[in-house]
This record gives sequence, structure tokens and C-alpha cells, in this order.
Amino acid sequence: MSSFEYRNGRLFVENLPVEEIVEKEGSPLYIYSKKALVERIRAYREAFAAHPTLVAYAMKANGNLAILSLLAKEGAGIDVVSGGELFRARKAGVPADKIVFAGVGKSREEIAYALKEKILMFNVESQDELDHISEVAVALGTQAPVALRVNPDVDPKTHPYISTGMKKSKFGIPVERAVAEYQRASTLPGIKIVGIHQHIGSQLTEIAPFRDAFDRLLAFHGELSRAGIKVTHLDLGGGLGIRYRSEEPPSPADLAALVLPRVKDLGVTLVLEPGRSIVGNAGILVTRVLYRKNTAVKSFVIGDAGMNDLLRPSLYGAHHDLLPVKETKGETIKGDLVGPICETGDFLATDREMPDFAAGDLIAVMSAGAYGFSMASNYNARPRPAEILVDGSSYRVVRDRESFEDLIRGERV
Ligand SMILES: Cc1ncc(COP(=O)(O)O)c(C=O)c1O
Ligand SMILES: N[C@@H](CCCC[NH3+])C(=O)O
Repeated sequence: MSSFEYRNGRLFVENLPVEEIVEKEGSPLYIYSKKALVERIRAYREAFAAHPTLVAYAMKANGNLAILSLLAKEGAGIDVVSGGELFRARKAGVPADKIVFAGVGKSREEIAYALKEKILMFNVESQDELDHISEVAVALGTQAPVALRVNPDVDPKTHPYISTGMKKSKFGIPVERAVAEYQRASTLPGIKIVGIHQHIGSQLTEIAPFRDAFDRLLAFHGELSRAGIKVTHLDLGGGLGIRYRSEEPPSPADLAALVLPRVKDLGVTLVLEPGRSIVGNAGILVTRVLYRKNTAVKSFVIGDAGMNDLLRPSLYGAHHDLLPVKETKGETIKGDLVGPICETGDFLATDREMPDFAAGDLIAVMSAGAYGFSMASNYNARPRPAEILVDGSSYRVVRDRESFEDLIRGERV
């Protein structure tokens, strides 16, 4: 049974009506389902159970402490991309030896912090970064465990802004230069080579790019061992897509079927970095209609959530289904769901067939668990929404709605 469904015409999250939660906690509001989160992380753990595998949830998708802590209790590690994310992961109780650290621009302070915490490994994205990490490690009297992020030049067939494994992208080290870079790494005093890393993009809905990238990764692994360099970890990154509209992305089991038969004799631990496919469909954003407005050419539904609360439609033209919190059988309109932000690009849906919403109605913006709150901002001095975690018939506020005082914290006249 899905975690979000209608019962007697009312939208429920697990056993709670969305309307009742919003009456108490206000809007806009992010609501997550614990059951959906647990199901998703277990789907990965079970699919890969036959091989030593660390599922390092990519917390950039949603870094709420309650979610991190829940996933950690399910055995997950974390993929972080900043000192701030590392801090969050540690606050949530994630063991340091289950944390991997990627990103093209790690600062010396962030590197030192991660070394002191003793994380599992750094996923290194350039020659310069490798040198910096070695220097910082030597200064601290230690060695940094690293994987080099190898850019295989595979088209992930997703939005260009979130394609990361092509030649023209800023990520990773080109595969043709990677063996030489590993050889250089093996001579650096502060570096201990432990793995190979790859991540080709996000919201992948076909298996073929995973297969192409994985073929290249295995070929590279062979080349590296022939050059005398052994690794203990193969990090395959994240990127598995979810259903926003009608997509039918591969499942963790499909990924496992592709990968496991070919790694079983390599003597490596697998690392996976799923983000969106864990949290995306475990969360919704609820917005209340403030006004209706019709011009000569457009119908607008003006809600209380905008691009500052959910950026994906504005940034990528992304589609999120809209569901009425109270089911209607009445008229529909074709129009835009827009927010209060002073930008024409502030919309959650454009030219969309939707119920003829009236002021006061609640709309659930679906599939908003990933890259929703984590990309929210205070633009137009708007406090960010509260976040709610539903567990069966009860819920907890896992992040308070921001106040006006929060907006000016740290500022001085
Ligand atoms: C290095 C790395 N790992 C993991 C992820 C998580 O990706 P996704 O949310 O698509 O699973 C990303 C984001 O694309 C990433 O950059
Ligand atoms: N923010 C993107 C995904 C970014 C992936 C990060 N590497 C989205 O909402 O789809």
C-alpha cells in the first residue's frame, strides 16, 4: 500500500489526513512518510545483500537530521559534499567510517575536519585537490583514504544540469588520464588509495547508461590492477531516477542484477550513493491556495509556496504532480500554479490541467522529498517551511517553521 493515498476522498500520509496536519502546523509544509523511507532504504539493502555493500545515502537530497538518523539506524552510511553536511551526518549519529566525501571544491578546512573525523574515504575530483588533501594529511600526521572520481564520458540521458559524467562536465578525472593520476597518487605521502569512484548523473530513468558506465569502470579497474594498484572499494555513485509523472526507472534490484554477478570475485566492497531514489517519493510539499486570478491569456492559481520552497520546476522545468488534498470531481482548468515570489519564473506547474481550485484549498505537490527542502532558500525574506515526519497514526515536527527572527540571525546594523 502506498504511503500517500486517498481514503474517502481525503489524501492521507500513512494513517493521517494531510488536512489535519496542515490545520495544526500551517502551510507551506513538507511532510515525509517514515514507512516510505524505510521501504526505500531496505529495497537497496536487500537487493545488494549478497555482497558487502555500503549504501551511503546522498544527503544533499534531504539532510534533515531525523531522516539521516532513521536511515543510519537502517544501516546506511552517508555521502557528503561539504563540511556542513559532514557536521549534520555526525550530529545525526552516522559513524564516521560510513561517510564518503565528494565534491569538486573541498576547502583545506573541510579536508582537515574530515580527516580528524576519520571518514571512510574522500572521492577526489582533480589533481590539485589530490595535492591539497595530501598536504593537509601530512600536516596532521596522517594519510587520507581516497578514491579518485573517474569521469567515464557516458551520457546519462537526463537534464543537462544534472549530467555529471560527460567529458564537458566539471566532475571527476577523465578516464584516459586516471591510471597516470593513480600512479602519481601512490607516490604522495599523505594519500592512501582505497577505491574508485564514479557518478554519472541524477534522475536516470534507463539502465543503459548505468551499464555503459559500469562496463567502463570494470575495464578501468582491470587496467589499474595490471598497473599494480589495488583497491578495496568500488563506489558506483547514485543517480537512480524516480517516477515524477510516468517514468519507469530501474529499481535497486535491476541495478544489483547488473552489478553483482560481475563484482563477486573482485574482492571489493561496493559503495552506493542514492539520494533521490530514497527520499523523492517519500515526501510532499503542501501549499494552500491564496488567490485565483485570470488574465486574458492565462489562469493562475496563486499558492503560498514558491520557488524558494521548491526550486525544481523553476530551475529544471521539472514536473511534479499536483493532487488536491480533498478529492474533487468538479470542473478542471488549464493553468499555472504560481507562488508569491517576485519573479515570472516562480511557478510549481505551468499549463497544467488541474482541479478548479479555490482560495483556501490545499494542494499536495508530489515527489517533493528530494531536492525540495534541501534547495529551499529565504529569497524574498520568506521563512522556510516546517518539516513533518509521519509514522503510522502519529507525526513529529522534525524541523520548526522558520520565524522572522530566524531571518535576521547573525546580521548587524
Ligand atoms: C557524487 C554524488 N553522489 C550521489 C548523488 C546522488 O544522486 P541521486 O540523488 O540522483 O541519487 C549525487 C547527485 O547527483 C552526486 O553528485
Ligand atoms: N538538484 C537536482 C539534483 C542534483 C543532483 C546533485 N548531484 C534535482 O533536483 O533534480
